[in-house]
Amino acid sequence: MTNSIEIKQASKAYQRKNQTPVQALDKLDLKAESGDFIAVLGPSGCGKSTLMLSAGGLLEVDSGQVVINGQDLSQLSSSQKAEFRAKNVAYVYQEFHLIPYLNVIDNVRIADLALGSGSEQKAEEILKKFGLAERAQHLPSELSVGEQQRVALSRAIYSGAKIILADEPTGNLDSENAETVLKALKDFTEEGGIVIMVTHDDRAVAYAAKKLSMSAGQWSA
Ligand SMILES: Nc1ncnc2c1ncn2[C@@H]1O[C@H](COP(=O)(O)OP(=O)(O)OP(=O)(O)O)[C@@H](O)[C@H]1O
Repeated sequence: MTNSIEIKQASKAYQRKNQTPVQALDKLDLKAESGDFIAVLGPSGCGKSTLMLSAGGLLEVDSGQVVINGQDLSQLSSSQKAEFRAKNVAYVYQEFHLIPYLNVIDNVRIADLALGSGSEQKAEEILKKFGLAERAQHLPSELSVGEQQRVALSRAIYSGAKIILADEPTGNLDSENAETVLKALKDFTEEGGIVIMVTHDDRAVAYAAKKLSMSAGQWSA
């Protein structure tokens, strides 16, 4: 199955008290399909985080559409959207967002844990691929920064989502760990996934096949 995400003419403004609204997205279009590895670049405040949150349906756009694998997110109720997002989109952040009191393997299969379902074996296989087999029972606080990001990536891959939205995924990593994470993201796209990555990191930009620059909520040259 091919995967796709399409953002059509998306606009989003933030209204601050007694101030003129900030237009974070201004009729922005973006189209990505299986195999695409896209880096989104741009100065602080240009709307990159707003784009990522909107792309995953965590934030509603004021106008325009976000269509993932043919599904217009605005047509879903909030619970349907949460379910759809869990199946189709995974986030990887600069700060990892691991749950501190769960061990590594439970962090990886967190989405299934509450349901009492999921496969420990599948989680173990992914951890092994990232060189974390020996760390499965450790808490995040017992891991290095690079290992924590590999756990976050394992969680994204375990989820089965074919779209990864990554926000500065290498921001805290040394070159060896950055390389591991970027290679894994590239492999993910080569296996039919889509990666949209916000980054200021030249190492990460070099990995992306497509680079898009943003300025004031729009694409710039
Ligand atoms: N909740 C909010 N309320 C008001 N204004 C906001 C809110 N979130 C973001 N903004 C404003 O919208 C604009 C775009 O913000 P956004 O976080 O998307 O930019 P960014 O490119 O991700 O920035 P950075 O690189 O610094 O993270 C900025 O001017 C920001 O101040």
